[in-house]
Formats: sequence, C-alpha cells, structure tokens
Amino acid sequence: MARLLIVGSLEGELGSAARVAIARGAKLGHAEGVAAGLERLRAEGADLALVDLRHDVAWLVQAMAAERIACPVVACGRAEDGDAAVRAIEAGARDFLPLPPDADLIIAMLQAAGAAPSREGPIARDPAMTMLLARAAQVARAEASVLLTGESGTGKEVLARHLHATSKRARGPFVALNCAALPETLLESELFGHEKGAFSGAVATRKGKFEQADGGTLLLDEIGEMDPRLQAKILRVIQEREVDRLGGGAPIKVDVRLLAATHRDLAQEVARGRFREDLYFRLNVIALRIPPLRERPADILPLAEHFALHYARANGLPERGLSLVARQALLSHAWPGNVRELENTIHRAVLLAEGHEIGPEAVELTPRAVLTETEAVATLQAAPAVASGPATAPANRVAALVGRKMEEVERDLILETLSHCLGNRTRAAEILGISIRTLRNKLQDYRAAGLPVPPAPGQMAPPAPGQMAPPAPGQMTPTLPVAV
Ligand SMILES: Nc1ncnc2c1ncn2[C@@H]1O[C@H](COP(=O)(O)OP(=O)(O)OP(=O)(O)O)[C@@H](O)[C@H]1O
Repeated sequence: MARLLIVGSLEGELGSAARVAIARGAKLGHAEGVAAGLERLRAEGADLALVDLRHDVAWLVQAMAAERIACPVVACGRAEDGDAAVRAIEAGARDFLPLPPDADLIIAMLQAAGAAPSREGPIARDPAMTMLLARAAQVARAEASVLLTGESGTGKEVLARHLHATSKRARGPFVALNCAALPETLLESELFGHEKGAFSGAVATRKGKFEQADGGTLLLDEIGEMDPRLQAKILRVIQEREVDRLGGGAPIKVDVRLLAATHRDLAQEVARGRFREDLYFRLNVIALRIPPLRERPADILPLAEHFALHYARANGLPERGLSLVARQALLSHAWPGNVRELENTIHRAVLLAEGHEIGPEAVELTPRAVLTETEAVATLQAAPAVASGPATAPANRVAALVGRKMEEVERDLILETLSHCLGNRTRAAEILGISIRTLRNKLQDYRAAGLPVPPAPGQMAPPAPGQMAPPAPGQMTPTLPVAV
C-alpha cells in the first residue's frame, strides 16, 4: 500500500487529493505544518509527500536532505502561485501539483514514486504466468526470502505485493525500496535508519526501512545494483535479525520477511565477483522468474483490456473495447518494455481513441527495427500465428490490411489463431478476447461457406459442404457430433 504524507490543511483542495489517493488504496499520513511533517517522515517514512505551497516547502526539503530522508516532495498550489512553485522546485521539490488536483496526475505521481497503489493482484491468463502464480501461492505463506527476477517492467513489484498480500504478514506493512535510485550514503540511512547526531544534519533519530517493515515485508528492488559494503550489512541483518542504526546505539530486533528483485542474472554477478555469494544464497531460497511478455502472449489482451478499463475510469472517459485490428496489432508487437510498455500504450490509446472502440490508429506502438536474436526466437516460438513476423514494423502490418474488408480480416484472424492453438476452441477464444459461443457461431458460418475449419483436438476434420466424400474402405464415418 502506497504511503502518502500530506502537509497542510485537509479542509481545502488538498483534502480532495487525499480522497483520490485513499480511493486508490494509498495509506494517508497527515501533518498540519512542515515541522510536524518532518517528524512523521522520521517516524514512519512515506513514499510521496504532497506539501501545500503556503508552507515552507524549501525548509522541509533542506531539512530532509540534511537528515538523509529520501522521499519525493511535491509542492501543491493554485496555478497562479507560479513563483512560489518555482522556488520550491529550485529548493529540491520533485514536482508541482496544480490545485484543484487532477486524479490521474496524483496516481501518476504515486506510480513515478514507485508506489503504485495496490491492484487486485497480477493479471495472468497465459500458462507460463498461471504456473508461476501457482508456485507463488505455494511459497507465499512461508517465511523464506524470495528472489524475483525478470526483465524491467515484467511485474516483479506487482508479484512482490501479491506475495505479501497472500502471506501471513498481510496485515503488516509492505515497504519497498529501490536500491538503484539512491546514492550509497542515502541508501544506507534509508535501510538502517540513524541516531540523532550520527552525521551533521542528523538532528533527530530516524527509523530505517527494516524497522518500518517490522511485522511485514520488505522488498529490496534492484538489489543487483547494491554496493558490496551494504550487501554485507544486509547479510548481517538477515543472520542476526537485528539492525544497527547509523551512529551506534543498541541493535534493534526486527521481524521482516525479505523479498529481493533484480533484472540482472545474479548468479552471473556472483561469478563476476560483483555480488556476495553468501547473500545470494540467503536471498535465493525461493526463486521466481517472471517471463517477459513476449513469452506469454495469452496475457497481452487480458492485460490490455484491464488497462483500457482502468484508464477509461481514471480519466472519466467511456469504457470502450479494443477493435479487432487493434488487438491484432497488440498481439503482433514484441513488447521490449514488457507490461509497463503495454500499460503506457493503452493509457495513451484510451486518451487518443475516437468512436465507440479503441482502434489501431490510437494504438501507437514503438517500432523497433531489429530484435535481438534471442528475442526474435522467443517471439516466434511464443507469439500467436497471427503475427506476420516479429521484425515487421506494426504500422506496416496495419497498413497492409487497408483495403481489405473487416469481415475478411476478422475471419483470417480467427482461423489463424485457431490453427495456432491446434484447434483448441477455449484457448483461441481467450486469445481473441471473445466468448466461446461467439467463436463457435463464427466457425459454423465459415464451415457453411465452405471454408476449412481446424478440427478440435482429438476430433476428425469434418468435410466442408460440397466436399462430402464417402468414407475410405475400413474407415468409419464419424458419428460423434463434431465440435464447430
Ligand atoms: N500481471 C500484471 N497485472 C496487472 N498489472 C501489471 C502486471 N504486471 C505488471 N503490471 C503493471 O505494469 C507496470 C510495471 O510493473 P512492475 O513495476 O511490477 O514491474 P517491475 O518488473 O518491478 O519493473 P522494474 O524492473 O522496472 O522495477 C506497473 O504499473 C504494474 O502495475
């Protein structure tokens, strides 16, 4: 759950910002002024702080820097307060949020702060992903550390949140820290906290992420980027189950389940001497690898539909489905940026689309001229046969359809998908995003029109009308009703 701190009165427009964030699953902290805000940051931390421009934002940002408190600060005010906003940003505020607040902007800011509000859980339809979730369900209730690997944007953090939400610690806090986002000294005090006077600027004691996650789960994202000195300190926390705040003091007991994520091959990093072997073995008790999107093509359309609905609602736009050609374009893309790229594509498409459906003109895919050899092989093996080839620019594929009748394109897509699924109606309907009944009706029409329809697995292909041939000698006429 994202932790949002609001500094300023909740009675005005900041109150509506708070309501938007709470409605999206954020946990709210509140302080009337900057000094109280600093206190709350020391005690509980936050993923994002929204600070009313009428307060001394610059003072807060400087005090946080002096105490090495890493939390993005966003100054909030009316558009007319331009000068004050510029001063706040010059002093180190991350951004400016104009009031009255825009719901979508707040959510985007929470996401940019790495604190996307919790969703219902990962969307998974492809066997590669459902098998992974089944394994995650087996290990969620254990206490062992889990190492989540996968390319950037595949959903490592989503899976980490899901593991926490389905664990025995679900009622405890979920705290995430991106180890690549902070310089070493800042990361150290973020992780372990500090005592008053630990360094110049440490005017008060502050809890680190391990303490904040006590009784819950701590996700160390991008752990492969962590400096070896800090790796050694993490190892000590795991072994001793206690943290030493910077600046001495007695060790503090912590009860934390550790999840770690990385896009790197940690075993290779160990071999290269860049990652401690002992820490690797501690973290890698259970390993979950999230496949890239190109290796789970059946997830593309369910994810796209989910994002289309989500962003339509978030933007107050009508809920629209994806047109057939738009679906085909999505299925044909290689998705080098994985689910994050798909999410951004659909978000943009929802905003650009005109008419009653989201058409291919709104789905702007980033063409990539060349795929790496590994990607090309993976895509060819995994993508539905509807793709005309992974290296073809999507715009060209759509252009190639111009001049053809919608009905024909739809028919080809359905028959090709069915043949790719070896005749499996359920799987083809899933990939196409239509009901099995609609699929069957369409197949019936194609057969009536004399087209060859791939038979269902385990069934013989019925001849098309007009192609009735007597059974060969010794061959039985099929008596079972043939699935259409
Ligand atoms: N299975 C899924 N269901 C719903 N949304 C998903 C799923 N997987 C990823 N997303 C969405 O895609 C985006 C990227 O996911 P996430 O941040 O978990 O990826 P990541 O692998 O941790 O990325 P990075 O390595 O860059 O940190 C997020 O907005 C997330 O909500």
